[in-house]
Amino acid sequence: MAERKEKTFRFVIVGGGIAGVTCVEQLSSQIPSADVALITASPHIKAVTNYKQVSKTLEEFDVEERPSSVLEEKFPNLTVIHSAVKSLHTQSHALETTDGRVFGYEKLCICGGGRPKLLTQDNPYVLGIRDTDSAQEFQKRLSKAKRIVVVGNGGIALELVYEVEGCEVIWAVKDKAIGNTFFDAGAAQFLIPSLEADKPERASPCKRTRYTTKEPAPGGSHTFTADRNARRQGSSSTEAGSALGPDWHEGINLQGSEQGTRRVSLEYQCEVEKIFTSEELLNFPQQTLRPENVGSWPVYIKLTNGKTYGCDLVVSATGVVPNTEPFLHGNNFALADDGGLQVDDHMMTSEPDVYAAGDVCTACWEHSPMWQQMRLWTQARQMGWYAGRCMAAHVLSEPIELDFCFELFSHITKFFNYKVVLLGKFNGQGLGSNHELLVRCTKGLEYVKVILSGGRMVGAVLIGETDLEETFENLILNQMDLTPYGEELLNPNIDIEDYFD
Ligand SMILES: Cc1cc2nc3c(=O)[nH]c(=O)nc-3n(C[C@H](O)[C@H](O)[C@H](O)COP(=O)(O)OP(=O)(O)OC[C@H]3O[C@@H](n4cnc5c(N)ncnc54)[C@H](O)[C@@H]3O)c2cc1C
Ligand SMILES: NC(=O)c1ccc[n+]([C@@H]2O[C@H](COP(=O)([O-])OP(=O)(O)OC[C@H]3O[C@@H](n4cnc5c(N)ncnc54)[C@H](O)[C@@H]3O)[C@@H](O)[C@H]2O)c1
Repeated sequence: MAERKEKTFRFVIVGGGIAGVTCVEQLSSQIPSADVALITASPHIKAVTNYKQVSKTLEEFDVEERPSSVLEEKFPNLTVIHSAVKSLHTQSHALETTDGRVFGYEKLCICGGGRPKLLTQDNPYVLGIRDTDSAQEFQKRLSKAKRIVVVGNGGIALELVYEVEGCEVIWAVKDKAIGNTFFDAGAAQFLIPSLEADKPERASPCKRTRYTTKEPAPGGSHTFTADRNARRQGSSSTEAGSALGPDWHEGINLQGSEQGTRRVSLEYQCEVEKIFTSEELLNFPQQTLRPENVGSWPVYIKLTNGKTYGCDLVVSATGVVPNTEPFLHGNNFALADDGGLQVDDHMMTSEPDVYAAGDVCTACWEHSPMWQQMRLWTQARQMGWYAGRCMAAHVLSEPIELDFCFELFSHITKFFNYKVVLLGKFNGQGLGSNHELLVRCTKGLEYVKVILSGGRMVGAVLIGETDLEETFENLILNQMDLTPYGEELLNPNIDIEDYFD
């Protein structure tokens, strides 16, 4: 392998997603003379644009898919190799690509991302959404669909059930409330009415005339119905590549085959027992189908609550698994329980000179008490940036400390058209019973939850335009004893910013 090397680069980064590209940018700016190679399976790269540091740890940015030539023009010492890595030989510091070429490296950063953890791998009616290709395939199949089943209760499911129009959606969640990866049952209750409410107007026309709500069906189900008279028009992008991200659905027309109706039925506390075809259904005459399910659906899904639904498509929005396979054979990487490459506080894996960043890795250093890893854009960017700095510091023999961004977990996003800010241990993660909650909620306007431990703020969920994020971030970072303020902390008549100035 070593003697077949076409070229040896000082730095090689694998993956043209947000982690890989940020790592390349960081390295190329810090050591402009260094030979850097970016090996990526996707034809386009992801670029961070309009980056804005909102507060000490909160950040917002857009992400664009761009041709890799943009990056090469900016950094003359960068070579982009469009091929997938087939194997890695850490002993000889060499990588082989699927087109048979071998490249050497002095330092390597693996930023291969993740892939959907599908309910089943071999059923053509079960789809995951990860990149532009899979989103387009979903859009195509949805356009002919009358009913889909969405399984999962995280980011993708939350976005889909809100965005899909003109198609009945059955939403099966394992939990007692929606959105369990991002918030608690109280926040879920705050958001639920949005499923039955008017979606605000977008740049493209989307008019709704009338909405009706049905009461929850027995057996833990809830149905939300909406009628509308116009469909949203959208454009579709074309290239396949890395993970999608914020607002991915805005450029895509998520419209089913029935233009006038929208209905989301929630099935709580259930998992998938079995997925089968109409032919297989015939072999199960004992199968009890609700009347609306009888007919010729291409696929049927049986849930653990005993209900079986026929549908056109099942969306498996059940999380991601790190893309580690091509890198493992013959090497000795330590893997975390979630399958990610373990990295230390310098983003180094257990193999010498190999770093990793983004969805492919698992942060295994001793975390700050207010930080946890979630596979998100922001963390992919932060890890890629920090990995680049560590790689540069190591070759320059300079010291480097864990970056401040890993001090406090923070995430800004949007669900059901509400701004959502998550800070610290926003769900009381790892705190057991050793915490108390303060909640303020104004229906349709805002939901504010604060997590206190020993009288100090350790986390917060802010939904709506609360304007509290910076103050709460400071209170979490400075660990001020808030006991004297009691419930006044969330008194809407007190300008909390002035209070703590
Ligand atoms: C539908 C969807 C919506 C999302 N929405 C949000 C959101 O609103 N907010 C948020 O913070 N996060 C969101 N995320 C998560 C976010 O997109 C990811 O956490 C982030 O993009 C991960 O970046 P990454 O660079 O680690 O991996 P990826 O973006 O997956 O990039 C991996 C790169 O590695 C390349 N690659 C893989 N294997 C190889 C190989 N063997 N050889 C060469 N190249 C290889 C791929 O082609 C790709 O370029 C969303 C994810 C999805 C799927
Ligand atoms: N706005 C955002 O921040 C946003 C939006 C979309 C996606 N994302 C990110 O993209 C990635 C993929 O999104 P996702 O929604 O697939 O993952 P996720 O990790 O957010 O959620 C996965 C969900 O699937 C459930 N689940 C897992 N296995 C299951 C099973 N067998 N049966 C039923 N439910 C099961 C989990 O309980 C969880 O609710 C995640 O890293 C997510 O954080 C973020």
